[in-house]
Amino acid sequence: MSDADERNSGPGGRRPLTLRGGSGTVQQSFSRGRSKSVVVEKKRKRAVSPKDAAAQGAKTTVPTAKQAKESPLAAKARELGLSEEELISRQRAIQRARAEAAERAAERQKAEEARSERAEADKRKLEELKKREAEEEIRKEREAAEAAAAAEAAAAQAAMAEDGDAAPARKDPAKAKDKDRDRSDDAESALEEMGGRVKRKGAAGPGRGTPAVARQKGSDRRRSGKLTIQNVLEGDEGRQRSLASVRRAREREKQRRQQGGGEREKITREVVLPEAITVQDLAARMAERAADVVKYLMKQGQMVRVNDVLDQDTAELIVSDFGHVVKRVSESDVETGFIAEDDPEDTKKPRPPVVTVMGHVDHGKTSLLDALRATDVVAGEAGGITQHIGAYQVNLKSGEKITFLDTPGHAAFSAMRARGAQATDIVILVVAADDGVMPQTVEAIKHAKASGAPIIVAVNKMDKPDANPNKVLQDLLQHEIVVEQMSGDVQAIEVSALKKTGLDNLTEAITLQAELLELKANPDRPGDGVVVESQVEQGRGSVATVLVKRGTLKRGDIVVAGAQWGRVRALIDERGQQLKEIGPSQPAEILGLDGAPEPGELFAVVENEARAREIADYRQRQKRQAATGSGGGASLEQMMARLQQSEQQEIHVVIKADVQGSAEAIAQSLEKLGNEEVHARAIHAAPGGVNESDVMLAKASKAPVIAFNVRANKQARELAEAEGVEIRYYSIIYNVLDDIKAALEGMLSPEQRETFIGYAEILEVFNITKVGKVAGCRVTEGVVKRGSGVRLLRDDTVIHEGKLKTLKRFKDEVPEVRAGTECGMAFESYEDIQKGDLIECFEITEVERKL
Ligand SMILES: Nc1nc2c(ncn2[C@@H]2O[C@H](COP(=O)(O)OP(=O)(O)OP(=O)(O)O)[C@@H](O)[C@H]2O)c(=O)[nH]1
Repeated sequence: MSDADERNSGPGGRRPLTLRGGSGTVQQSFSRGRSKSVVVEKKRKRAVSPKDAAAQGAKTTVPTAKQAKESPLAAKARELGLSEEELISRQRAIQRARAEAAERAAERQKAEEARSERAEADKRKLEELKKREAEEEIRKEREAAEAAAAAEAAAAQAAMAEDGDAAPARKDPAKAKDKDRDRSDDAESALEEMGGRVKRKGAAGPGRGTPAVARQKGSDRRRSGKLTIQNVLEGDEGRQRSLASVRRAREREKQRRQQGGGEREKITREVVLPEAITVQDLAARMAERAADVVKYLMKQGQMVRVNDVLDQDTAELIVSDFGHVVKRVSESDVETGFIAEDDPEDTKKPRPPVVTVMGHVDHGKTSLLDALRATDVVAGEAGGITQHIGAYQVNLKSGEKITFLDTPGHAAFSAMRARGAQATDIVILVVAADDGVMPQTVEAIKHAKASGAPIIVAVNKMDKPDANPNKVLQDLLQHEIVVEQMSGDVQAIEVSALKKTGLDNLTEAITLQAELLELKANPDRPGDGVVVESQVEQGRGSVATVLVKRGTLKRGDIVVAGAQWGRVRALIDERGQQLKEIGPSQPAEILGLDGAPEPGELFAVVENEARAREIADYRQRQKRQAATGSGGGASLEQMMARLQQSEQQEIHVVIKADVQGSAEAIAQSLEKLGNEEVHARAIHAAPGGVNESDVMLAKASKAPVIAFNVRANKQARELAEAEGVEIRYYSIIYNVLDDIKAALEGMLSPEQRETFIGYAEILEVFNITKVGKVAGCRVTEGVVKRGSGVRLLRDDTVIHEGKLKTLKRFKDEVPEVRAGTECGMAFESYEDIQKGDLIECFEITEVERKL
């Protein structure tokens, strides 16, 4: 303090103290922001010290009494640059602070004393405790010794007297453990008695007791409760377990409890097993640790990782060995309930009929469909350009509706039927009045009859002068189509698609037929139906035209269509109008699927994305399996076995085309290319550009990618380059077929053709040492060549076929011997030759085969 003052007073005498600057901020004794008061304290000291007062008195006796009374304070105030009142209040504050500090110090002192007393008491108690424990220990040892002795006596093994000593010694470790536990328990209770905090969780070790000891030892330390190395070392000698040892003990106890508890509370679960499951998934389903499953399999000699897939049998074994119950499910179970059961009759409401137009080429199917489209009474109002989406609905004047499937030709019809989609209710058979029943008309009749859909005959081109409807009806009789005019039940309507006549009669006939069929569906349920057409369009993604058969399909619904799924982003009709929902028999384009489903595949609304993904994944797997023709089992062994079994060789190709139709057409044509030895198979045929997944599929199947009127995107191109997958671009279907055909021909094993070159007769047989039997022959016909194939004929029967070892003229090896010349011949590893045998000589030539 004085130092500070001296520093404050400059060399040139005392400067008045100011509040600014560091002069008064002596913080050692009055910390926490009371620095200013320290400056003032010095002045106050001077003022109150008797010595100073005397000096001051001596100095100030000269002035008046009033001055003398005022001067000390006033002078100081002046010196400090403060008013007298300020100085007084400051001095008071200082006094107060001092008093408080003194009080706090006293309190601290008291607290310290109390603490040390407590620590002392703790120590005493612990010592008592120790003493008790020591006694207990001695007692136990004594007891153990007695017990051992008793046991010995009972066994009457006096000779083994040393065992009596050894017994307690043997028991020691166990006992020591018990002792430790007892000791720690005792310590805990004692501490609790003392109001100490004892954590009961796990095995409480003596380490918990140390804080008490530490407190007693380091009474001057504020953090004496903390366990330090020193504390532990200096602490109670009898309880020197390290923190780590306590932790270990606790961990052991925890494990013991877990294991014991686990066994006791073993819950048997019903584990659902699909056809294939990963180790991790299996462990999760059993609520076991994956590591345990891996360990189990290791013991069985199988090295697996958690992500490895197990088959159902292996998984079942594991599940039962782990004590759970197996419930096998087939993968196809995911599809259960995908297409819901039939609705109760009372929920169904009438729905418009779905009509397909079929007939011979150029009989006017397209023209008729266009003409019917034009009859729509609301089409004009709505405006918009109609687009081909594969299906459209016509609103009749009567208010009724008819849905037409705009995919003329029975190929599309049968393709749909082949996929189990009976979308058509009524078939319109178009027959040109001037042409009559033609081969494709007959085919169409067969398809229609097979589907069970009633037929309505539309006798078209009635405007033509040479139209002869009666002939048409007569011809139809031969194919068991008996029209109403001939007392049958099939309606026949005369129309002209060109002149648009008879169309009303036709639509009327359709509605009449529909009424007879009593077409009904429940509109108040999630929608399902059939995919009519699909393709991937630039900028729109995959677009599928669907026809709802039951329920209502809304925008935002999650649908699964074939192996594709997605949330319906938009519903668009053929006039390009956005719809919010579509009901039974209503077609619309849907956007939002993750791929193009195949025409004829069923679609349905599912409750959530997870379910949609599950079904779609399953179906994609199925497709892939069907495409690769494997019944599962991808191991090398199984593959080799398959290869050995099958003599047929296959070329796999991945086909991507601009539209589904082309993809299918190429795929079908390819399949027709092969023969019994080689053939080609499209493992994937879909519309859309070539993407990475196509390349990967091609890579996996060692197949080239055929890109028909489509291109590969950049990533796919790069991947194909990196993986060595060939992408072939085509725009003419015949070129695709030619190339594949050439490749197949290349795979055909060349034909081996045999050409006879000569005969030789054996005149004599010589037995030559080291060489064996040699035939002395004369070439009777053609030429005999070394290295060519030979047959040995005896009485016109082939008794051996092989090669010549030697061909000699006198003593020289010669390449060939001509007719009329004698020579020596020996067979390769064949000796049974006789005089009079004939040797036939031939050459094999390989000829490339064609398909
Ligand atoms: N005169 C006359 N010609 C018609 C009529 N209907 C269609 N045509 C003509 O017949 C030809 C074939 O008609 P499309 O509608 O293309 O026949 P299609 O059955 O769809 O033919 P494909 O699609 O090749 O199977 C066209 O030139 C039409 O103009 C009709 O009612 N009267």
